Amino acid sequence: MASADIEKSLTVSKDGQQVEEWLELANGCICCSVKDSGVNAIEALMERRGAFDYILLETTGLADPGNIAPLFWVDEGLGSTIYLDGIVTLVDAKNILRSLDETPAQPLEPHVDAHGGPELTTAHLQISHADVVVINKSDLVTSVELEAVKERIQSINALAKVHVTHHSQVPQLEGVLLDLHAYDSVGAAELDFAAKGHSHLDPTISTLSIPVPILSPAQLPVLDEWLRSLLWDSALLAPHLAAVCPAPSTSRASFEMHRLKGRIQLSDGSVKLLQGVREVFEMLDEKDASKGGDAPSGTGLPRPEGKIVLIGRGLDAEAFRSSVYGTLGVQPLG
Ligand SMILES: Nc1nc2c(ncn2[C@@H]2O[C@H](COP(=O)(O)OP(=O)(O)OP(=O)(O)O)[C@@H](O)[C@H]2O)c(=O)[nH]1
Repeated sequence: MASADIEKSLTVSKDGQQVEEWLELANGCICCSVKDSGVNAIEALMERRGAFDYILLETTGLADPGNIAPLFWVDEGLGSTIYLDGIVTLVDAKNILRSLDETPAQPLEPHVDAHGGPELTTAHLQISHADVVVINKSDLVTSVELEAVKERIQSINALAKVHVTHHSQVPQLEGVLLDLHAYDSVGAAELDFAAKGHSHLDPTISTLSIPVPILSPAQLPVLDEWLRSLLWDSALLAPHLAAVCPAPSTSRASFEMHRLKGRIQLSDGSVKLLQGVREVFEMLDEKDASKGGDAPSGTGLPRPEGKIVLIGRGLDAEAFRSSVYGTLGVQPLG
């Protein structure tokens, strides 16, 4: 399936004209290649044809965005001229609930679906990794059906912005489908929204929000270790169990991580932003504190805590919270 992730080559709209380009890659497609060659190919293309305003990659209906996003999520230090702006998933309001409940015709790749339990469908993967979900064909469903679709989507991915359309008409492109900056900023408001509930409306995937108290800079490496264990080893660090059971101090749980975002408030007043997709993650400095760190509306007070929001499979709220609080050695919040 990986080789079918990119449907077309690369379609570029320039001066009102659509230009289609094939990328020349060693093994013939973007998704099978290593990160650098995909990015290099696009940079080479831009050198030949001039810089583009946007690059829109349209995948096939079977694509797993978690395979593709890390290829274009380029480390700032590499000085690339392109960056991953965000992932947009188009949902058909009439059929999405059936798609989420169906048994996949083709088994998903084992590393994606190592969990067992309720079926993980391609629709789940495309919604769980999305930064924006456009619910189209809204004219073909009743308002009650539309509400059920919205609730199901938000229970899977409470971080994504949801737009309801017919014939895919959006009021504007900027900020709705383009210029999302979904990977270089993490607003406090979007995390607050995602924290509203941990719904199990969808049996397969859910969004989990964990409030994190103000940390000292010395606690950051500990948080980093917790994240590495979570994302690289699929293991929850469990230091609070160490006294009873000295080794191993991790508990291997049956979960899969798809997306992660967070804001960590530090005692020196600075803010660290967390971004992750599958096993790739980064911790960034918030460059412009006025961007997302505003106080909860009306209080005039600084935000008292940070937050980590996780999207994935088998997220046991109690286990995740006690693991992170135990690892950091802080009192549980919320
Ligand atoms: N009623 C209604 N029909 C729509 C809407 N959006 C698209 N359609 C119709 O649905 C049909 C399929 O639309 P496409 O845009 O080709 O769908 P698609 O997902 O791009 O199709 P593929 O890329 O071939 O998979 C066309 O006849 C559209 O006119 C909508 O919001 N409401």
